[in-house]
Amino acid sequence: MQKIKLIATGGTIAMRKDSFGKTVPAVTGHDLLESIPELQESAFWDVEEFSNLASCNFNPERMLQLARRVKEAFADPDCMGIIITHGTDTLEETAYFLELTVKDSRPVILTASQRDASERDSDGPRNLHNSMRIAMDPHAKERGVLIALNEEIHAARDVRKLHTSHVDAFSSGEVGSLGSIDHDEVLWHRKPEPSVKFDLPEKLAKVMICKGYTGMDGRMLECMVDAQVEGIVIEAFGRGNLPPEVVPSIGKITAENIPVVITSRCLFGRTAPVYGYPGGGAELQRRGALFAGDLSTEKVRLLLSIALGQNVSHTRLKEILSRGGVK
Ligand SMILES: NC(=O)C[C@H](N)C(=O)O
Repeated sequence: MQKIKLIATGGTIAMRKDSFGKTVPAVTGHDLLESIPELQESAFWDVEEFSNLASCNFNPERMLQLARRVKEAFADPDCMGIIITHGTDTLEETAYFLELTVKDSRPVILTASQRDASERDSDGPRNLHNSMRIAMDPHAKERGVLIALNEEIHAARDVRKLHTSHVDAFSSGEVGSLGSIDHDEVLWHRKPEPSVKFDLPEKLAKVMICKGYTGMDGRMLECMVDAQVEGIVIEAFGRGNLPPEVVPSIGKITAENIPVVITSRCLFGRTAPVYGYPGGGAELQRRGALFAGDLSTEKVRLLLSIALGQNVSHTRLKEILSRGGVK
């Protein structure tokens, strides 16, 4: 029998309703497996109870611990693949952290559910079962870190949670999913662009996010500098534009060698310094801001946190971001 590692971290997939009808952590990784006899019969499972937390508790340090556990699990040549159960709220962040730091070609699959384990039609068991099918599929290798929910397989770089409660909450937007599950068959549509890879960091840099809004000025950014920030991601408008009042602060901050990276509050499309009016992307670029293509704000923040923690040069960082983190 093939060996699969299951790392349980928590999320709604591991929750039940309490006596007040509120959803709280209650189910272990072992419980999850035991609830689906077909899983136990199909593979040899090595289960690790990493945590039982809602995913709002995940931070980059915890993601790093998880990345270390993944590396250790892959030291076992018999391990076919790793399935990680996780909350959906921040799943795309943990998946992308692993995407940037796991170098093994074997599949790492993150799965979750939108309906807790006390719901009669919870999506958890099906998502876990599908993840096992992916882990056992010989074609799952070399596709980066995968997200499996709602019969779909997504790439860590591209996926976003778009709906707060529906089971089809995740989407890869314009580029689409990597594959799907049809009954017990795994169907692959494409291979993802490979991501830039980093060694497991010893240190993570403090990177903060600021969202652009009408009437904004630079005070929030300057507060971040006072809080010893090492990098800032600004989720700007459209192609990467901001109110002109923000521009002087961007110049001041980049002059202190603190990278400022522009992303977009639009869900799809790339940022680019195409507008030359005050506050336009071209002016932000002249003041030293970098652009990160179509990579989401949260993912740029993680990439920056890892890269700056390893003293990646400004030139290299600019190059990595200009390719949206693609190798
Ligand atoms: N569906 C979920 O898993 C959401 C939950 N609040 C979490 O992220 O932990």
